[in-house]
Amino acid sequence: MLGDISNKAAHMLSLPKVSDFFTRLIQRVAPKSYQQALGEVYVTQKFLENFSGDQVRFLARSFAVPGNHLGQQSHGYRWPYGPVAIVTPFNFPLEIPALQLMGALYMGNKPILKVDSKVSIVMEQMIRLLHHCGLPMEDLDFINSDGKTMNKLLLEANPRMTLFTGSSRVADKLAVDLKGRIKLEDAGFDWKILGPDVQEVDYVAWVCDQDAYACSGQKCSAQSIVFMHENWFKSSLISRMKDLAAKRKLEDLTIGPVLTFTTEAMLEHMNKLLQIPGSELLFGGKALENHSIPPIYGALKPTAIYVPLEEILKDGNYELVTREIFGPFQVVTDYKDNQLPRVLEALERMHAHLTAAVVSNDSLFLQEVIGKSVNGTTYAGLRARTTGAPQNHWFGPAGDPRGAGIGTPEAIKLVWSCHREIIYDIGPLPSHWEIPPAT
Ligand SMILES: NC(=O)c1ccc[n+]([C@@H]2O[C@H](COP(=O)([O-])OP(=O)(O)OC[C@H]3O[C@@H](n4cnc5c(N)ncnc54)[C@H](O)[C@@H]3O)[C@@H](O)[C@H]2O)c1
Repeated sequence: MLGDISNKAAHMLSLPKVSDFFTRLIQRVAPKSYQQALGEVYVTQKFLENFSGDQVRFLARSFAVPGNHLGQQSHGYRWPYGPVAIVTPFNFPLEIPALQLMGALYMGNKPILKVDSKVSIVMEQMIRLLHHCGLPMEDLDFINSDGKTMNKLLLEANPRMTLFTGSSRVADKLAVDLKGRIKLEDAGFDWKILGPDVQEVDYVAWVCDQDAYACSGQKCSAQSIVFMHENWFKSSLISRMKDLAAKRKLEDLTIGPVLTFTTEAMLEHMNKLLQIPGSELLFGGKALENHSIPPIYGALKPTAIYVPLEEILKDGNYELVTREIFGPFQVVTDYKDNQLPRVLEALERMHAHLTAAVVSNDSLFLQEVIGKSVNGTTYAGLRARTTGAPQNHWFGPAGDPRGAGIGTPEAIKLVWSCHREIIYDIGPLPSHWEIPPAT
């Protein structure tokens, strides 16, 4: 049934009229460009295509292992949790809740879904579409509430598993409140390392710009810090990044409102960074002008701050420099060949290991960095990026037993089912069996 529903829903989302409707609806509540909003609709459509037909059934594929004697065999199953909850943030109003919701259903659970109330109209419409495609009304619950109310609901309803996507602050609170029955997709302070081999400067500058500033930096996978090998630092990369950032404009929302930081808070953070010896403003650092964005939101030009590597690593500075600013803001630093261990030390000390990019085609360099880091979604190679969570690869943190994933069969199985083993042992007993001595 869910394969059929996914098939129909994917087809509907492929109709230009429907995909345009959802794209515009996303834009009404989450400040991003048409292209970025369309990306969410596209990923959701492809995901539904992937789980059409019998693919839902195959997700729950079991296995059998022969036992010790005739009639004995163990069967390993992916088993549902039953009543589960999904809590999702404002920045991806369609993609995150739709993919997690379908994953929960595919594995046989009954989910209650709560999307950030600023943007929940998008999922409300998507659920209507799923009902239209045949999803029974009673298969999921949908609630609109603030975080506090949801917290209370979770404590009272006691779901067997909760998938939380959002800030680390709330994630850590819920992990305690729910006694660990939770999986998390939380904050990202995502890094990019540019290796010694400088090539395709225009392309790498463009990827840096998209990674740091698309959706005004409000992606959990946004590039928060770039470590540039001195060869890149001496190239024209930064000036090209500056040129690209300057092309972003409010009219088409290639830069726009920041929902969880005020302009003042971002400028204050910037000024604190600028007090670190040797740091400097590379570009941006000013409020957007000529707009009507209410002051409870942020409006900042795409900003990059240089901070020297040795300063980043100092105890007094490290936490400040690696704080996730959910806006168009990044830190840039440089390193020499002999400082690579110091760069790796900086990565190791980060608490959220979500996405990462190692931009190099030098295999030995890639191996060194990948072997000594842990981020769950790591792109490696000249075209590496930090953002981009298509349905065709795993997206999620690593190095944390609570870490969840989204998108792929592995993610769905890990998050939405547990392992159960049934050992069939039906006999017969060997003929002439006698009670042996006690052991
Ligand atoms: N790892 C990922 O896949 C991923 C994806 C998107 C966003 N994020 C992270 O999300 C953050 C931005 O989103 P946000 O500001 O909406 O996050 P948030 O933590 O403030 O809110 C996330 C959701 O939790 C709800 N909530 C808040 N307090 C709650 C509580 N006590 N109990 C239950 N629910 C509660 C909110 O209403 C919202 O629906 C960033 O840190 C970003 O990195 C992570």
